[in-house]
Amino acid sequence: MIGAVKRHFLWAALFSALANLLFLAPTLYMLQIYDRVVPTRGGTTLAFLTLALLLAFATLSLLEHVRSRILVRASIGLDRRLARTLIAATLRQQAGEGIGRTSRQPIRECDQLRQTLTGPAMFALFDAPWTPIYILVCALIHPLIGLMALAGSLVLVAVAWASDRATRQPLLQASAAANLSYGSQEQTMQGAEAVRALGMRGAMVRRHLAEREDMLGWQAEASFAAGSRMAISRFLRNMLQSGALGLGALLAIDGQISGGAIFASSFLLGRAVAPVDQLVGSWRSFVAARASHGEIMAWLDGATDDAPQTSLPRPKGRVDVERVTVEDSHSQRLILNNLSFAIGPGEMVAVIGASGAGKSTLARLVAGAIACDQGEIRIDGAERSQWDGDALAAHIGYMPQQLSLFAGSIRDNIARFADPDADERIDADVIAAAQLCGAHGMILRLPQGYDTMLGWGGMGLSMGQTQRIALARALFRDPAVLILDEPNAHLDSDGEAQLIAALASAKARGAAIMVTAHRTGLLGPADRILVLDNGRMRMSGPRDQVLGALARPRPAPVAGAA
Ligand SMILES: Nc1ncnc2c1ncn2[C@@H]1O[C@H](COP(=O)(O)OP(=O)(O)OP(=O)(O)O)[C@@H](O)[C@H]1O
Repeated sequence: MIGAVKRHFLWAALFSALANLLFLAPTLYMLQIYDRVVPTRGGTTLAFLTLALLLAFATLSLLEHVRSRILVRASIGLDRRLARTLIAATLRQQAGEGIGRTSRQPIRECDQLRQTLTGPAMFALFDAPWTPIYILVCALIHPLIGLMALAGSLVLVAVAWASDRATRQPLLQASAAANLSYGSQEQTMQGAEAVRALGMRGAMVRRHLAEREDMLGWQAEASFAAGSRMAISRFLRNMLQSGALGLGALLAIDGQISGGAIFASSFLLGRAVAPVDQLVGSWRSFVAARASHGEIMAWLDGATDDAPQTSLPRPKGRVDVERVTVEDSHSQRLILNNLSFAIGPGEMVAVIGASGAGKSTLARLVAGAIACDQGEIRIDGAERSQWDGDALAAHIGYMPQQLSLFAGSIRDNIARFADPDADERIDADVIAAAQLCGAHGMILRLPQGYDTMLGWGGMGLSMGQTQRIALARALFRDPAVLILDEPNAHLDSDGEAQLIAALASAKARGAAIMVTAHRTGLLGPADRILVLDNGRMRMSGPRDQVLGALARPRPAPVAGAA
């Protein structure tokens, strides 16, 4: 993707080359004044030389302006290419990551990389190849001055190298500490109400201060290391420039160079070492950009490819779960252990079990929110990987336990944020889904009805209202597979009755339904019940048989009807 904006960088490099040529203009001007204008008292020559210098400076400013515009364009182009891939890959990968992986923010890394690639640090890099040329010009004035420029540049490169060594580790630590600190604060902000009500404000402030302390400590260490190297670099540069004057004066006294060449050599030497000095100054951003580049590459390597897949026909609604196992990657504990069962079209399976038995994990897995570590899930006979992820998701209605509505209108939330301009049936389908689960009347009673805007995280509704909207979203466009995780958790008796009616209607049209439940009210329309215990299938069979077995004091296992 960086290759795609290569053209911009080539142009910027070309403009840098032209600009660096023009930087020779003041030197030539100075040489001409000392060696030609002053001895001959040539006023007209001076006027023409000044005019030429003016033109050179104007062109230089123009080139620098265009160069920075090109880099801004490259930055925008890079963002257009990279951001889409990264955001899509983030969402896809986090869904497929399974249990226990922390979320990372590759888009932040992308911003860091983009800013460095197109910021002032790059100008220093473009100017760096001109250092040898300026050294050569110094050597042409006098070999000793060339030698001084060469030695000075080498010492400055050594300082840059030392700066890299000294700052790399603290900068990486500072960046990790900053990610942790910002992420942790975001999490606290999401629970700000509970923090206030439970009197945890002081404790949370203490916690975030400690995290910031860690971040600031690493940043300070990096800044101290970089700062001292920068001071050494500046000192050397100043000394070199003045040293060149002194050396030039000695050579002029000896009659080896002209008076004008004294100042020209000092100026040229300054130009020769300037990019090295700038690189030392902007080393921090290079180190950060290199770390970001590594992160992004590692991240994209792990992301699955979007290879075009054969479109499969709309599923009829058969789900086969075959020997699936899900493991907590931190503790290696099995959360789901070798589960197999099937749901046919028009069949409803209820999954019950104690808290922590693995019901939600199973629902997330079947819905495609997470991936399994072993086993397979087939929809209409095709393994998940054979389906195009988004195409399959359109045929799955999933209501997670954490209801996850998003900022936007109720209509957009139910329509899963489909583009209304690209699809004119959206409104009718949204209303049909809401009517199916009895949410239509409730939505109409809201101030702006379907256009009521929800806040960040879907704020602005009661839990029961939120659950009804999430249910309508799951039912949007009659999906062939319905996975509902405790869909009655926040419903009143009226809402539960409407939910049962919606389930009956989905069954009647042939959807495969899986519902997890704590409350027995939902078990009525279930054909079969699976009982989970600590990630294993403890019992499975027709509803009444399982309920009967559970009601007996010492339940005997029921033959699996999967
Ligand atoms: N993101 C996660 N990372 C690690 N472990 C997890 C994660 N989510 C769930 N677990 C573990 O998986 C087990 C099953 O959790 P799950 O939420 O599936 O249970 P559940 O049966 O739905 O419980 P409940 O009825 O309380 O909702 C729990 O022991 C939990 O600790």
